[in-house]
Amino acid sequence: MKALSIEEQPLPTVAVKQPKVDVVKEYGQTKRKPHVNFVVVGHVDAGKSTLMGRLMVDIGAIDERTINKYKHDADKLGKGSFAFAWVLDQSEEERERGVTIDVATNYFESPKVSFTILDAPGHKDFVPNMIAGASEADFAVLVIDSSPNAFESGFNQNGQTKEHALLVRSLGVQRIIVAVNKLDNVRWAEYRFAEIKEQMQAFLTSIGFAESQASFVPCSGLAGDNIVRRSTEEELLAWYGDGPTLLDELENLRLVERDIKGSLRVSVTDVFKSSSSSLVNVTGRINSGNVQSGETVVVVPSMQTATVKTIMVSNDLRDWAVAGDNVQLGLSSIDLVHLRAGDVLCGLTSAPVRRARTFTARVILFQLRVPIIKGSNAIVYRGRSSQAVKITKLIAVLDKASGKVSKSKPRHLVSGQSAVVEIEVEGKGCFPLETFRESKDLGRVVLRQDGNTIAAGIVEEVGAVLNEL
Ligand SMILES: Nc1nc2c(ncn2[C@@H]2O[C@H](COP(=O)(O)OP(=O)(O)OP(=O)(O)O)[C@@H](O)[C@H]2O)c(=O)[nH]1
Repeated sequence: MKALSIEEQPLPTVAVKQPKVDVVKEYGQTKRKPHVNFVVVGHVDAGKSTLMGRLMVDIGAIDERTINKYKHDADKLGKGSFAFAWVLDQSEEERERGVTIDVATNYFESPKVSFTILDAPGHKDFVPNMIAGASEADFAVLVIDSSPNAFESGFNQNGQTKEHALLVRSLGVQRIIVAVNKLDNVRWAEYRFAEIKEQMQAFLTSIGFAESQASFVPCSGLAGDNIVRRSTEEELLAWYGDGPTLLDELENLRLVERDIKGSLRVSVTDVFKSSSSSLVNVTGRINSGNVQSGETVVVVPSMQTATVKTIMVSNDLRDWAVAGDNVQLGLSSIDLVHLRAGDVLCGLTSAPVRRARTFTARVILFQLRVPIIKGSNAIVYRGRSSQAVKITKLIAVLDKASGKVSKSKPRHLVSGQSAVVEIEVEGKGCFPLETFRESKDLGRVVLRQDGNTIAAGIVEEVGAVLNEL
């Protein structure tokens, strides 16, 4: 039988026997460590990969032998200083080019918390990957190169420091740790740390990070000072004393409350078939609700159902998992073609996430080359899904301070404005979307045009959805 296209798929009305573990109760009785995801952002070459590689090594998530092998391989290629970055930059292409391409995920635990690092690339072309990483993050580590002129070139108009900070804030990240890195290059000078902190703090406050939600750590990823191990450098100790290390700051975060009783939503980050079984594997993050093995889920937008056969959380096989967990689910009764990164898996006990064709969003406009007018084209990103769209209505310009309408139906929108716009997906496309009120994870979007990020914001209304058309 010919498979139905997405447009033809009806909503599922399958009557299935669902398993009945009381996951919420069981979760309450376990003593699992809280789990958080964080994204690592910053200008190209700020030292993101080196810093995170160092963190993983010093915390013991990677053994000495592995890092010695990386050092040896890196030395052979004449790139000795890249050894720590190689812990994260795994693909051959990344190693040869010395840059990070995809979002690398790495897992480690401290005595109090377990973490997943999303290491986002700093190059301009790779912003979509960064968006994907940031949309799964609970908080961000912004890495800054404090070497002479390096902070300034990352902070200016063409640098990525501001764009990344603005993006992560727009994607809902409320807490940021600024790693003032490579301070070994300026002999741990207090004035350098202070001037970077002052400028960054002012900028972060202006884009909506509360002062109490931003912290600053003077460090060197390469030398390993103030990452896990407290620095012993005299010049630094003289003014920083036993101030917190990066790991101290990571552990001190107030954890994000997750709705483990709500409707099941799993944002799919990757899909693959394993050679050893007939299951289709998906990796992703549970945004809300919980899932247990034996349960039937529905894939949006293909609206195909599948049975959850296996659940892996941090390499352990589990009977269930809850919101906040990064999972690998082994699915049966579904073909690989009905799943892709960016999809959302939902439960059958409540309505699935909608398949949006149009929506209105409240956005902040970034640096625009040309004003936005009715009919402007763009690409919208939500997590890992992206769609070609048209901006069909300019509804209002908002006053940035009060959020009130300062002008209705403007003829065009310019850089820096805050506005409400209506957006329509091009062609016959649709994508899983919720309003921000319904889901902080699935209700945030980023708009790009010709490789530049032009706007980011929150979804206010989901208009036409596929089944209503
Ligand atoms: N002096 C000094 N050099 C560093 C430090 N951290 C990184 N570096 C060097 O800076 C260069 C870039 O480091 P990476 O870790 O690859 O930077 P990145 O931000 O991950 O780079 P992209 O992923 O390409 O954006 C390498 O030569 C590192 O050895 C540091 O703390 N001190």
